Amino acid sequence: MKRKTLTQYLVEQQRAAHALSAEVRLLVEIVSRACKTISHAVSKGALGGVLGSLESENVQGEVQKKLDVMSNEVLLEANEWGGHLAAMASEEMETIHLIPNRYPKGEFLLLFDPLDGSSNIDVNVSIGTIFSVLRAPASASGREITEEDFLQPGTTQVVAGYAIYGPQTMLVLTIGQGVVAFTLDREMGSWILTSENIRIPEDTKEFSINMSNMRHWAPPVRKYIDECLAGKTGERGKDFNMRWIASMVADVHRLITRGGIFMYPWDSREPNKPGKLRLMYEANPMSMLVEQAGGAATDGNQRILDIQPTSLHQRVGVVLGSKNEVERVTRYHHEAKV
Ligand SMILES: O=P(O)(O)OC[C@H]1O[C@](O)(COP(=O)(O)O)[C@@H](O)[C@@H]1O
Ligand SMILES: [Mg+2]
Ligand SMILES: [Mg+2]
Repeated sequence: MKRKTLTQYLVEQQRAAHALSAEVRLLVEIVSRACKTISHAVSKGALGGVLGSLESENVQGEVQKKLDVMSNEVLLEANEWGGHLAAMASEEMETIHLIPNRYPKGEFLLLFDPLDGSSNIDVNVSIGTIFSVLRAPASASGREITEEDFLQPGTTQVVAGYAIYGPQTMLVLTIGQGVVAFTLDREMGSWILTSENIRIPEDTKEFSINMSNMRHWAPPVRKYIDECLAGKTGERGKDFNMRWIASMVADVHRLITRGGIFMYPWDSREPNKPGKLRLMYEANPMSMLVEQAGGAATDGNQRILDIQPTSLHQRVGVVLGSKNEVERVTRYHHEAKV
């Protein structure tokens, strides 16, 4: 089999009728190179002195792990001088990072969760990096980018992807033309295309949710999971399996590979927060990938990609994966309202 690298894939897309621009191609190459660097650091573990926590907290009040901060710096540095970026936003930074002297060339905005699944870093379980690219709005032309320029619904994303640092390091990507996956060939240092036209089965027998929060869930979520747990003799007439890795990247990668439903819904622990996961850095990129692979993604009530963000670090409930299951959960939410 002839091996195709990420660069070859991107060049092909650039030449194809739907034409990926040279600027976006360069941006994806730079981000993927940064992910390679993060992957190397992750794989060294204690030998590289990358495990453990720092004394700092991020803007969301979460204790930062060394790798959260290191990965953030790798992505910032990699993108500072290359590409056509105007600004970046990260889960780990309070406000946006402007690219100096970029105007008027900077046409794009990069968003990332530099290290997803922080609680799994020190226990050697799969973690990842999630990213997406937006176009700087035309109204920003001639002035400095502001936080408001990032507040665009997920439907406007130009690129979304993640790198997963697991038994293999992989890059899963969409440029709006379906979903493809690359595996890192460590000897060659190249991303090799290993899956094309990825499709998520519409039905599944596997759900993914943190069951320890059960007593805090809203009734529609409780109803859905109760029915799954009832198995063959219950309403659904089939047995379900459960998985919860607690790294969104790893849980989503599983359902992108073999189907499934992933949920981190609103719950009553902090009733004023719409959810735990972040719209801009986690939910939007993952929703674009899932939809591009034929799945669905809602916050329980509405399509995630249609949500108009009101703040950079906004949280959201997340229900995504196999289409028929996501539609069922969403229907239960709608029925509970009437
Ligand atoms: O520990 P919990 O509450 O089950 O939460 C797990 C979820 O939190 C996250 O780790 C949040 O992401 P970060 O590690 O980037 O903060 C998700 O990846 C995961 O799905
Ligand atoms: Mg995360
Ligand atoms: Mg993170």
